[in-house]
Amino acid sequence: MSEKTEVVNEWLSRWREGRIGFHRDAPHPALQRHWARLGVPYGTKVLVPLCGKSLDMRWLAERGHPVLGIELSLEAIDQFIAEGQGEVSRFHLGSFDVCRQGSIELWRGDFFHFHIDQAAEIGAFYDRAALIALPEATRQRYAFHLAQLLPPGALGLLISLVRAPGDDRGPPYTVCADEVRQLFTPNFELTHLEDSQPEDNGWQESVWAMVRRGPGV
Ligand SMILES: C[S@@+](CC[C@H](N)C(=O)[O-])C[C@H]1O[C@@H](n2cnc3c(N)ncnc32)[C@H](O)[C@@H]1O
Repeated sequence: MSEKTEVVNEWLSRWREGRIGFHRDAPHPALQRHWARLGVPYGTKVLVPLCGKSLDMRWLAERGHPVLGIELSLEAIDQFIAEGQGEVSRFHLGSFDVCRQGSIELWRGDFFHFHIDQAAEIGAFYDRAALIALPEATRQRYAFHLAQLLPPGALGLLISLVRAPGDDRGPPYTVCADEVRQLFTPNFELTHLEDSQPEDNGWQESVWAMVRRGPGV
């Protein structure tokens, strides 16, 4: 079995077995604290890579943002839909099964297979526990792929994580400030917004505002 298939299978079995300690029962406080200051215009569609069944997507939708989440696990998507309200439509686009409820679309498939042509209306992004879910070797690819999907001027919020020194298992992986800068600076302007108080286990989140660079930006 290839390493990639193993990683995919591990995520799918985490969802099947309910090993989803990363899931929060409420919108992330840093999203609530910082989203408004980014100035993302009302109605701008927000890309949420590796979205799980995050309630952050509902929070964004409630603030007038159509949301496009991308997630490997059908279990995650079905749970999100079951916990929501409203009619559901399902269709197929490229290699993705898409499920739409209200202004939220969940695309089931591999983020790295999501193509620029499918990203036409996206104008912002939100990454909580996406970058840090990926092993080091894949993070460069993630940063590059994300940049390809966003138009110049697109705004985004990134929440990264540093684990206690010596605690380097993952996921989630430690992605320190230097690595965030090294990964994203080629294509984004970055502003470090805050570091959270370290949790009891020594984990500490860092929050970044980002703007996709490009002509005229
Ligand atoms: C750590 S969880 C974070 C989920 C969500 N962002 C949250 O805050 O709850 C990472 C998620 O990414 C999904 N995932 C991992 N690799 C992926 C990929 N290549 N494409 C799409 N989803 C992926 C996993 O199934 C898992 O639900």
